[in-house]
Amino acid sequence: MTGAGVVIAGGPKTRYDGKEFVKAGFSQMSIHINAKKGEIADTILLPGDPLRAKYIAETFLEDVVQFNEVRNMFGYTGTYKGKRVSVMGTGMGIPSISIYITELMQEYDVQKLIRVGTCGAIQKDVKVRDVIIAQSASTNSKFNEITFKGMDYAPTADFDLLLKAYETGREKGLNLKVGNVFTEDLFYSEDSDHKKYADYGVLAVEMESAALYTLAAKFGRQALSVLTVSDHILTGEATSSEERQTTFNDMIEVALDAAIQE
Ligand SMILES: O=P(O)(O)O[C@H]1O[C@H](CO)[C@@H](O)[C@H]1O
Ligand SMILES: O=c1cc[nH]c(=O)[nH]1
Repeated sequence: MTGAGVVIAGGPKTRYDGKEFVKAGFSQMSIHINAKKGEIADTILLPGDPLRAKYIAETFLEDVVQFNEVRNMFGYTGTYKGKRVSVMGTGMGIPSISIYITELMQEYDVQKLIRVGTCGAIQKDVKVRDVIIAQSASTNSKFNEITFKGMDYAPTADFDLLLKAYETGREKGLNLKVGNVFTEDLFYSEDSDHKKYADYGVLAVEMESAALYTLAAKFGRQALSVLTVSDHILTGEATSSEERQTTFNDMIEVALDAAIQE
């Protein structure tokens, strides 16, 4: 754990005391992220939950500096195996992740974006605790429809990142699945589209990857989603919080090891 070594970016370097980070009070470059240029690495991990970002920074990174606390969407930069990496929460759903990744790419020139999220399985042969690499992301969101004026678009992962993540996961002996995921707008829905998508081979549902892939393509950047199956929509099985931690660690290591490869 490197938590005791976390400092705030900008202003006086205030150490994290295990309870809270002191506000730095510097001028910000973008509306939702108050980091200065250069404080965010070229490569960033993006969990939905900002507390997962804090966990990743404290558990996996060294020499950590916090660069964002606006709206409690915590962001940190540190090193992993000697390479500079950032991690930041995105919030839940396409509207939230779209804001953060647009600012990360447009204002901070981030080049590699790897979502590390949870998902619900919709195929029998996908098990709780499996790690899924999202090769593509279908969606019922209007995001691509609006962007492409009613025409269709196939949001796709960066192949180079995908291959690195796949090889890393296989070397670690993980039960990896690679395929299409469904990025949905409604977590709670009376009339879900899951069966239709499952019939067409989609592995699991989550709420951000389609926008991540589309926006990364727009900016000419590399993007990938690595997801842990936290629950099974067909069987109702769900992971315990302890199990989640272990499988999250597998997913995070796959993402970090893929991210730092040249
Ligand atoms: O665990 P995260 O990364 O937040 O991802 C999944 O969990 C949230 C729903 O509970 C949505 O954001 C969904 O995509
Ligand atoms: O978006 C999500 C994430 C996990 N499980 C679900 O059912 N949906």
